[in-house]
Amino acid sequence: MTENARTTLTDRVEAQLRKVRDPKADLSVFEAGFVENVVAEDGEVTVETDLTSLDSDTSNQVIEAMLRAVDDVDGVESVHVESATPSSEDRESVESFDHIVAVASAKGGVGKSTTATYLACALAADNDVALFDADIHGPNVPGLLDVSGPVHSSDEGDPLPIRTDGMDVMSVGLMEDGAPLAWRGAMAHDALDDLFTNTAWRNDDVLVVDLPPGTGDVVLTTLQEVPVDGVVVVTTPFHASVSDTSRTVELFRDNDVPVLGTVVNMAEYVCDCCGEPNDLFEDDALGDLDAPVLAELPFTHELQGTPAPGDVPEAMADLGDAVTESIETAGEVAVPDHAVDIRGLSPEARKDRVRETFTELDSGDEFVLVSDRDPNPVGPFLGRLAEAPREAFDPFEVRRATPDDWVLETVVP
Ligand SMILES: Nc1ncnc2c1ncn2[C@@H]1O[C@H](COP(=O)(O)OP(=O)(O)OP(=O)(O)O)[C@@H](O)[C@H]1O
Repeated sequence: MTENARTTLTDRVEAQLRKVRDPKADLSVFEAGFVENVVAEDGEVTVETDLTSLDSDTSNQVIEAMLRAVDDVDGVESVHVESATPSSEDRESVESFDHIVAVASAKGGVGKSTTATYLACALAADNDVALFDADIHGPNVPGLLDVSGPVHSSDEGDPLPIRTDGMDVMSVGLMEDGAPLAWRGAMAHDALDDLFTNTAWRNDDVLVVDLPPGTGDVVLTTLQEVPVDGVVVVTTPFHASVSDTSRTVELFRDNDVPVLGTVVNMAEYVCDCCGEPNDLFEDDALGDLDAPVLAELPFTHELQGTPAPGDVPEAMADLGDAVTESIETAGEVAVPDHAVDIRGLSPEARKDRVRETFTELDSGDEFVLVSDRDPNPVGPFLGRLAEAPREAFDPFEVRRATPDDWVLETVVP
């Protein structure tokens, strides 16, 4: 066969393949990035694909459609679809996200996974969003989004998320088939940590994390290991749920985890027959919440469906806007005018700046320091400057205002 005839066969095969669509998005298999290469020689065609972002049913569907399309091409004697294993090189790690928002709850069953999934889909309207389901006790995200495994690994052995409408999703639930016991007991945290740290993401604007319910070790260590912008805590308006939520909010703050706000779920029920809204719980216990209410969501069948990235009911779109606004303001540290700001300075310049300001102050004056590192070690230095033991500084309060900013407030002894 001549070179020209070979090129023509490749062209004809590619033209037919272009008619095969991604069943989950209105894209050709080329636009969806499923076709890596087409080799057509002497009537034998090999289509090299990367279908790792698809669940197995969808992937089989696409392969079948490709085989049928190429089989019909004039001059094709045999056709073969091969899967290429992608590299993690063009993927991102968890540190690459601009923002990480975790969704937590004091107890199970209040709608945490529903909120996390719809929130990720709401944020996906304007951002490149990924969703990580860390709920080892009830990984519901795959069911909510109607995605399934198996999870493939890259050439480097890193787990590759499942992709749905441009959003990457990884869940302990997608891994369960292979290793159900790994998610229980002492091994759970290590296994979760591995998955969290090694997943090779394609998205890099916002990562939404669905945490396990409660404030156990897995929750706290996960929140401390990655620079989360903050946690959204989901509650129902029932007084016991609200008081558990208040304690959870307090615990997060005590552990330097910023709280963006709360979502009050199942706040009311709108009657299907008359359209009348009814409160589901009689007590108005929200006054006990020491955190802004980002959204009050109704109990509605609409929120029991399968959300699509970028296309959510209005109440969830509003929640997405409230979370975006909260992330932006959480990044701003409220610094009093007289504070010493040593962020971004060299170690020597940091010391000089602290010394200059501190030695100007008198006993009883307030000293406020803003730093991009934990300022606790500054204590002994201040002690030397004040010629007083560190214990003489009362109060000596350090808080992590954002993942990258700490504020120290103390008084000169
Ligand atoms: N606002 C709502 N309207 C209607 N149904 C809801 C709403 N929120 C949650 N649900 C339903 O309540 C059930 C529990 O929700 P979900 O799984 O999100 O809770 P959860 O807090 O994540 O629970 P767990 O921690 O046990 O996994 C689901 O069947 C969900 O569809």
